[in-house]
Amino acid sequence: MESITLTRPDDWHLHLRDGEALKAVLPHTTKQFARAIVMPNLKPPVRSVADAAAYRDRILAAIPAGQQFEPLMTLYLTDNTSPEEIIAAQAAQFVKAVKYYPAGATTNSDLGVTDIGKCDRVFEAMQQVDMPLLLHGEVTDRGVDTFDREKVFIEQHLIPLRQRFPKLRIVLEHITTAEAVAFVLGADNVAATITPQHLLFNRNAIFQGGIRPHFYCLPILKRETHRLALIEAATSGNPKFFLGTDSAPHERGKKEMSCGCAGCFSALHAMELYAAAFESVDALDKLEGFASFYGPDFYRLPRNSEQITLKKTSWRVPDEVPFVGAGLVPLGAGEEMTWQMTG
Ligand SMILES: NC(=O)N[C@@H](CC(=O)O)C(=O)O
Ligand SMILES: [Zn+2]
Ligand SMILES: [Zn+2]
Repeated sequence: MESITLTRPDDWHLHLRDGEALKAVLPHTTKQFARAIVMPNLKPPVRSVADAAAYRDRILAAIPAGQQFEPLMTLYLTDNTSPEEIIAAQAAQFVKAVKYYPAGATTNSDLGVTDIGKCDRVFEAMQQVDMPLLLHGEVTDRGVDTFDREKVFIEQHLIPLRQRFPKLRIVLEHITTAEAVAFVLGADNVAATITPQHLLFNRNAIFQGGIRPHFYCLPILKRETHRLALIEAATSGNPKFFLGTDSAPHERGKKEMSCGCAGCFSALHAMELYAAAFESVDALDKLEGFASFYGPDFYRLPRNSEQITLKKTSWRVPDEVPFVGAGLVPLGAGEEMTWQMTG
């Protein structure tokens, strides 16, 4: 195949940051995607409808001239989030989901939830108004191996949560394991996003010839069997699995240090990366459902009507793109890509 044309996709898990960083990364996303679910883990986090309205205005102001883009906002759940805030969020229309971070699990999660049992009144309200819950699904216990944190979260927290709130719509974000795939397949009202890095790389990528911080994200890359389970899920045509890049920009200096930040930046070439992953198992015909249909269907939003085209062209991922401070290293910097989005 020399080119593929798809309904314009959306990104159902994206970090846009704020201020100068927002201005630097947003144009990459607006080139590829019509909409994105915007993560609320700013400093301080987006905790209220008022915070989300203000952040949304800053995003809208940063959209490049001539581009169409709709930010879909989320609220950051804390121990103190009230059911009233959920009702207000539902009424506000532009808030599409509530995000659960276990306190300390990932970037800017310090104000996340310390005990999931504390949130039942909020989950009750969410179930009632049909507001989706987005999960960073990892436990934070020091005693649990980093590579097992998603699996243990499913066993200890997600299965009981599902039983307490069977109608609550849940997205298990950035899934990384065969166990997560199996859970999602077996649970009603649960979907999952899958990132390009978890489809393309296994954990060897972090250690190839030395330590490679630009492959470090959370949940961490897993072994090859898990990558294969994710590829199978993403390319299965099952609407429970859809695109969420988790593009998470951190300036080079904050990645390349003794205690570097977690996150891969993929907004630059997200669709090219997904096309490579789908092509690797001869499943390009399944890309449109994953990238453009199942996300809006889950969120009960209309599918996009415009189209994009990817052409078979060889190009090299730049070593760096402009950002705040010392620039930003894209996922797979320096590597050759075989697809390119042309419009
Ligand atoms: N995925 C990451 O490794 N990092 C994300 C946070 C997150 O999605 O967990 C970030 O905001 O940097
Ligand atoms: Zn996360
Ligand atoms: Zn994320």
